Amino acid sequence: MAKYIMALDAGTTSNRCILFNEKGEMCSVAQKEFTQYFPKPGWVEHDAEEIWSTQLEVAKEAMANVGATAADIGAIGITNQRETTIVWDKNTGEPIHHAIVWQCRRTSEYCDSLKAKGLVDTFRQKTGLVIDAYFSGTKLKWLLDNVEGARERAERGELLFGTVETWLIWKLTQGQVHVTDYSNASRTLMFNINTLEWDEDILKELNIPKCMLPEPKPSSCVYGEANPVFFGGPIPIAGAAGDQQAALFGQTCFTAGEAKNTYGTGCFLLMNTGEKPVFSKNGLVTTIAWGLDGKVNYALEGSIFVAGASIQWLRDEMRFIDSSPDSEYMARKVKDTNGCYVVPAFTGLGAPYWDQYARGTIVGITRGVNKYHIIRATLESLAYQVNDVLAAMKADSGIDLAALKVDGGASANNLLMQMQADISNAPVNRPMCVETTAMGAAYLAGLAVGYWASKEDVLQNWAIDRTFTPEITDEERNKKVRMWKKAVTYSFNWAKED
Ligand SMILES: Nc1ncnc2c1ncn2[C@@H]1O[C@H](COP(=O)(O)OP(=O)(O)O)[C@@H](O)[C@H]1O
Ligand SMILES: O=P(O)(O)OC[C@H](O)CO
Repeated sequence: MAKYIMALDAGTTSNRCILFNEKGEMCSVAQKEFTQYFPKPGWVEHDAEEIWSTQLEVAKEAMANVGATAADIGAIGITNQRETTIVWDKNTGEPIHHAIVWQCRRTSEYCDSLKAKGLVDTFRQKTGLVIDAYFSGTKLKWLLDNVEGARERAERGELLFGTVETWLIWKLTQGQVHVTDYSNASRTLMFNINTLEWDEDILKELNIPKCMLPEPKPSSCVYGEANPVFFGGPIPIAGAAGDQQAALFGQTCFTAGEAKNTYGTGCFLLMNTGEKPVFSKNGLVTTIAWGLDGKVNYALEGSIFVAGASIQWLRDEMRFIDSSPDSEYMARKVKDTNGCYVVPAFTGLGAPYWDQYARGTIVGITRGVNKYHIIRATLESLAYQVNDVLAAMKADSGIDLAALKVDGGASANNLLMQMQADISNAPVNRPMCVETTAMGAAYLAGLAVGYWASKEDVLQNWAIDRTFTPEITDEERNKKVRMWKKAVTYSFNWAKED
C-alpha cells in the first residue's frame, strides 16, 4: 500500500499541500501565500497561473520534505476556494483574464436585475442558492461580456470555464481532463442540484455557452492521472470537493444533523441534511455536500464572507498587529470592547443578511476606545456573525446543536473560541487536527482508490483537542447580541448609490 494520500488545499489566500497517512496523521505540510489583487473597491482577483504554480510548488515541497516519490502517493485529493471563476483558452491553456474571486462584488447590479425580473424563487429551487455576486454564474457572464472577443471564442468552443479544482485538474492532466465535482458545481448558480446537470434555462438566462462547462462528477472517483512530468510518475487524481464541504467530510459529519464551522478567510457553517435538499427560509443556501458511493448528500450552509480576513485587515491595513495569532494576545490586554462593535462587511454581507451593498463599519466609539478594544471587537464580530447563522440554522433545521465542531486557521485562537461559546451559549469542540479541509479531500480521494475501505474506517481518526464551554450570564449574552444586531444595521446598503 502507498504511504500517503496527497491533499491539495487551494485556499483564498494560500495554497497548501498535506500528506496524510492511513491514520489520518499529517506527515508533511507545505504552504505558500499568493497575490491578492483589488483593482477597484469591492473587486477581488487572483492570477490563475500563480494559483497553479504555487500549488505545484507546495506539492513538490511536501513530497521532498519526507523524501516521497510518486509511488508513495496513493492518490491526490483536491479541495479549493469555491465559486472563484477562471476562463482559459482550450488550446494554449492561457487564462483570458485574472480569476474573479468569490468575494468580488462586480456583478452586484446585474444580480439586482435578475431579482427585479422575479427570478429569486426559480434560482433557489433549481440551484439552492440566492442570487448574489458571490456565485460563479454572473462572474462568468461578466468575463464573456467584458473581455474582448471572449463570447465569440466561447461560442466557437475555444474557451473553457472552471472553478479552481477544475483548473488544477486540467493543469495536472496537461489539458486531458475537464471536470468538476458536484459540490463545486453546486456553487456556480448554473447547476441544477435536483437533476445533477447544468440547467439549460439558467444557461439561457445568463447567456452561457454550455460547451465551455466542465463535466460534473462525484466527489470521490478517479478523474484522471497527474502527468508524470510533475512528480516523476503518474498519480491518480481521485477526489475533489469545495473546501467547506471537504471540511464537513473531514470533520466526519456523515450523518444528517451533524454540522461544522470553519474559521478561515471567511466563515462557513454547514449542516449535513442527508440525501434530500432542504430549502432555507432564513437566509441560508442549499448546497451539495458530496457525491459518494452513487449517492449525493446535501447540506444547509451559512456563508460569512469576512472572518479571518478581518484579522488580516488589522495586520495589513490598520497595522495594529504583526501577525494574526497576535490578535489574541492584544485582545486580552483589555477585559471587553468598551462598547465598541466592528462589523467587517468589507465585501457585503452574506448569510443571513445577503446585502451586496453592506460595507464595514465601527460603532460605539468613545474617547476611551483604543486599538486593543478594536482588535477585541473585530475578533468578537466573528463570533456574532457565526451566532446569526446558527440561529438561522436552528430555525431551518429544527435542530439545536448540542455542540459546535470548529476548524480552520482562526479556530486556533482560544479567546475567539471562548467568545463563540459565550455568545452562542453552546460548547465549542476543536479537534486535534484543524486541517479538516485537506483531511476531507484526502479521505474522498483515499476512499476512491481503496486506501480507506469505508467512511466508518476514518471515523476513528477524529478526536477532540479542547472544548470551550459558556462562561457568561444570560443577561450579559442577551445584551451583547442585542447591541450587535443594532450595530450590524449600520452597515446595511452603504455602497448603494443614492
Ligand atoms: N490565531 C489566529 N487568530 C485569529 N485569526 C487567525 C489566527 N490564525 C489564523 N487566522 C486567520 O485565519 C485565516 C487563515 O485560515 P485558513 O484556514 O488558512 O484560511 P483560508 O483557507 O481561507 O486561506 C487568515 O485570515 C488569518 O487571519
Ligand atoms: O478560502 P476559504 O477557506 O475561506 O473558503 C472560501 C470559500 O470556499 C468561499 O465560498
